[in-house]
Amino acid sequence: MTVQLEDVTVHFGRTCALEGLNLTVAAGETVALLGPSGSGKSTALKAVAGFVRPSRGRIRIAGVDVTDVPPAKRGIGVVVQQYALFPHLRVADNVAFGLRAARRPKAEVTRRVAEMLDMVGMSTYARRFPRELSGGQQQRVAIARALAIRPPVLLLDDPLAALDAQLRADMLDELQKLRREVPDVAIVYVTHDQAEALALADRIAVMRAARLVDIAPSADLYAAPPSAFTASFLGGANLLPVEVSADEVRVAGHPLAGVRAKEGNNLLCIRPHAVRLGSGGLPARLLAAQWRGASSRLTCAIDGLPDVRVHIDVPAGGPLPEVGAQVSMVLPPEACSLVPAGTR
Ligand SMILES: Nc1ncnc2c1ncn2[C@@H]1O[C@H](COP(=O)(O)OP(=O)(O)OP(=O)(O)O)[C@@H](O)[C@H]1O
Repeated sequence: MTVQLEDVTVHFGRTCALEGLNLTVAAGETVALLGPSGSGKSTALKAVAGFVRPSRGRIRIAGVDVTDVPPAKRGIGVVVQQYALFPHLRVADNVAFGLRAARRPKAEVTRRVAEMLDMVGMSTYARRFPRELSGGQQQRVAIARALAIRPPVLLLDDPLAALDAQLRADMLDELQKLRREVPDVAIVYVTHDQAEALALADRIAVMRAARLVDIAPSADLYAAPPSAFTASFLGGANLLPVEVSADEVRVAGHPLAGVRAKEGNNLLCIRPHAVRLGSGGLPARLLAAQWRGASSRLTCAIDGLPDVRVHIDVPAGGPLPEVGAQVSMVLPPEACSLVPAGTR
């Protein structure tokens, strides 16, 4: 079932937390709301859940206007950052909660709870209390609880934020699996972590300062970001000032063969892993090199652009130039895109 936000605006006193958000999430689709802290992601999610009232705009679920419907009557599954399980209820009773509130028959509740616990791999923990579980286990139970009522819409508010890195990676695998098991659910996934957004979302909505900046299928947004903000927030792109004439793009005076000029777009966007050191490139100096295990992150400055830092990720193992050495930096044209300046 589709979720639609139309011009949704939320104020907290004099703070505008969300400004005119238009967003549609289709049944079976996962849309990640990605953005820095305070950009309005959680507020958007709370507006859909019914926890905050928009000062303007409408919210529809399956075409029905729910803007004035209380949260419990929207039939939405919600998982928040801090597990929020009922501490006095055992795992099975936490999962059963929504079903019992909806007065489902006892046999159905028992069956559904078993199905849900099985789906999140928590069947053997049914009799435990939340305090007897790890953070990741609690979050799995929270997801089972949210999905038990078969909601058409699942809202996940930074559900992995409280977990350590290893557990986060494991849970990310599980969330991918879960998506396949509930193919008709519309999922809104709030995160400040670009890796989570890329791993899970069909489309990513990038937010900044209460507004939606860009929205597109994840791969498109990564490959050809429409704005400098999205380029750097999603995937940490290098942004180099370029001179653009009718048929040529130049960096520090050097023409870049194969990069097509776009009027008004005078920042060149290229990912750190796409830049290469090789002959015939732009003259630059290596300023720093950090070994990161599987790769090294090099920081360079192009001659003539002393204030711009260019990051290059090179696979570990190969020889590296000395810090301070003159290098030649190759920007493969197929990895370059141009974005407008002033959208950083
Ligand atoms: N209950 C509230 N009362 C007053 N201001 C609020 C309230 N909730 C959020 N805000 C403000 O609204 C803005 C957006 O907050 P929101 O929580 O939506 O951001 P976010 O992008 O989800 O951030 P984070 O990633 O840190 O959770 C912020 O400036 C925040 O301080």
